[in-house]
Amino acid sequence: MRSAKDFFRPLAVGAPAPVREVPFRPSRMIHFFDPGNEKMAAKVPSLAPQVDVLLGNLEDAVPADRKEAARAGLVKTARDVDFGDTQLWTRINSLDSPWALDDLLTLVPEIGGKLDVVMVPKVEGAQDIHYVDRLLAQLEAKAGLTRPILVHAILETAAGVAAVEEIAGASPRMQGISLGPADLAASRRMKTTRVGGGHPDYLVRADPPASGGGAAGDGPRPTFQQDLWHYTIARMVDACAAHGILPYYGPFGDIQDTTACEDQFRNAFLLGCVGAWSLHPVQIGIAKRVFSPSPQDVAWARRVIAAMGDGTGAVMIDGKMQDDATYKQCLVVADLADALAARDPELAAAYAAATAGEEAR
Ligand SMILES: CC(=O)SCCNC(=O)CCNC(=O)[C@H](O)C(C)(C)COP(=O)(O)OP(=O)(O)OC[C@H]1O[C@@H](n2cnc3c(N)ncnc32)[C@H](O)[C@@H]1OP(=O)(O)O
Ligand SMILES: CC(=O)C(=O)O
Ligand SMILES: [Mg+2]
Repeated sequence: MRSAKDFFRPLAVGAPAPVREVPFRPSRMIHFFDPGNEKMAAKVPSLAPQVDVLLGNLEDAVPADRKEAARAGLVKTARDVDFGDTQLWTRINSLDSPWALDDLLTLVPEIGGKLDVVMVPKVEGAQDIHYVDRLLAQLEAKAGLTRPILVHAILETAAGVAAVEEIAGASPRMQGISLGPADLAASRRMKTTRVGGGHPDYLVRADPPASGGGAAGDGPRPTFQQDLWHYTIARMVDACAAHGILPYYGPFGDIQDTTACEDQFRNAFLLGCVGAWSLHPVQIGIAKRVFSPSPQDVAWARRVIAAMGDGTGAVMIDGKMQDDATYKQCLVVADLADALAARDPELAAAYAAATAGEEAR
């Protein structure tokens, strides 16, 4: 393990200085596209202003015989498209594949100046991040880059979940972690065949109604579906928050079930995630809606902050006690709203209108 004194030292002579804090840039949706798929790549210029992050995917979902085409397509897209404020990320192939090394050896010199984040799949421990960290530093130095490329890990192996805290803190490059429910299910030998979301058989059942003598009767016993992902998401959120990096829910594979997608995204948002992946254009609007706090919540948060003055003590607002802790929760909501409003004029107007309404009450 590196000494704390060396943690922020560049890992190659001439590499850019690592960031001391992960910059918070809105990333409500990480929109996946296959850069080797001409139809999808053609949509990137019109998608760029609609999404917070565009991700050129090189790993799973790209056929083995199209890996090189996808890599070349990403280089072309990065060069040709004006992304404005939208971030450009890539998901490289997994480190045990024959393509990962060439992915980095090609992308950093060719388009390193345009790449914000490299997503690394199937991360099993800090050693995987250390490998990518050193390699990126060498390549950045060689390419003369002045800004470090950040790293995002996918949590999709049982070993990775067991090591999530050390992964989150493995390098100052760590930007965030996404849940990868499909590979994680396989790695854990879960008996599911879906990409994220719930399962109707994962449930609890109410006790049997008591019969007259107190023994169990025969009446109906309602069941309640449980969340398969609660434990992992909560653990990932804690690891990320403890290390000052950002947690994300990953993909929701049932593209047509927009209702369940929205529910899954909202649970992740409430638990602390800042965004999710969009695999299809229909999921972009869902993520934008879910990962932006509602105007009502923002107006309320701003009201509490105003009433709390320096943030200490206790006050009553509409019958609810507010104190230092609720003040901090409200700051989370209000700060997020400010960051999103700076990028999204429609949202800024909705927040301003709701806040004016709350103040007029
Ligand atoms: C477990 C994991 O690793 S998840 C991450 C890996 N998976 C992915 O990245 C999948 C990305 N998404 C996709 O490949 C596609 O959306 C699919 C295969 C799921 C569905 O694709 P299609 O069957 O073409 O969907 P559909 O017909 O509804 O598409 C409508 C249009 O949107 C386009 N489109 C679909 N997905 C995307 C996308 N992610 N980005 C941009 N455009 C897209 C299609 O090309 C099509 O264009 P057209 O109207 O010009 O023909
Ligand atoms: C996200 C991902 O790669 C997975 O679920 O396997
Ligand atoms: Mg995966």
